[in-house]
Amino acid sequence: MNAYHRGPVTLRGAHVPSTTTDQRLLDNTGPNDWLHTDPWRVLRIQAEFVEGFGALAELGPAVSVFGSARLAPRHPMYALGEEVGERLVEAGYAVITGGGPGTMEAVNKGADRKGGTSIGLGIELPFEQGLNPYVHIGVNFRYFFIRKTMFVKHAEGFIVLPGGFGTFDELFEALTLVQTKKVTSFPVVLIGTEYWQGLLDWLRDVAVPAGTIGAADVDLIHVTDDPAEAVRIIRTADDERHARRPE
Ligand SMILES: C/C(=C\CNc1ncnc2c1ncn2[C@@H]1O[C@H](COP(=O)(O)O)[C@@H](O)[C@H]1O)CO
Repeated sequence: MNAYHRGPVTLRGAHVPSTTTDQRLLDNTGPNDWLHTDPWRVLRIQAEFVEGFGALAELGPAVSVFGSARLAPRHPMYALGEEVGERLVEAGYAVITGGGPGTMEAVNKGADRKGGTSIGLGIELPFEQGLNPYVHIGVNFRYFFIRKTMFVKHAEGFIVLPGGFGTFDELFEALTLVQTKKVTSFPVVLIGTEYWQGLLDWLRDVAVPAGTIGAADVDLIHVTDDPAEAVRIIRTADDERHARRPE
């Protein structure tokens, strides 16, 4: 059976296209469905990685902060988020958030107030509200998985304020990467003992005895109510990492 080669892909029989790639490229009539096919998406994905890496290439040490998109400025967690942003800048870090409203905005606002670098990695959502006004460098992503790579690539640690599904996803992504040693062991610090205690209890009392996580895995998570302590945990781990690194 004759084979048709399209780059690394070999096609035979009914899968051989009736038109050539050049023909389809040069034809300016007909449907534009090809724009929405997976191979074309790969180029968009590549482009998004290139844009993201490029925008953050000059960034110094940074900390990624996750937290609810829904908590309004009058909520006590908003003030705590502002303090997290301020203290990170005072400790010499740029802050990276999802660039949205709620506690993300609070963290960017605190960083902006202290004259630090405030990054927002936005995501295209049906109910998107755009980047908050305290973001200095903003990148809007189509794909969650590319955006997640950026949160991790430039971070010396993660701080997690109370949040919902989006925050849980980001928290567990960070923990999985640390637990599986896909990244250097960066600290993961939760802020809000009352909010997070139930989850920590469940991990210790249900997941560890069930054998689905190890007891040591729970120790990957720090929890505090004090933004200063959260930043201190990250600073200490950062200093230790640098001390171990050969000059
Ligand atoms: C829900 C509303 C706006 C959503 N806009 C977002 N913009 C940027 N990043 C977002 C947004 N929503 C979720 N995220 C990411 O997930 C985390 C927060 O999600 P949660 O479910 O609210 O915990 C956050 O860290 C972002 O990275 C308007 O109310």
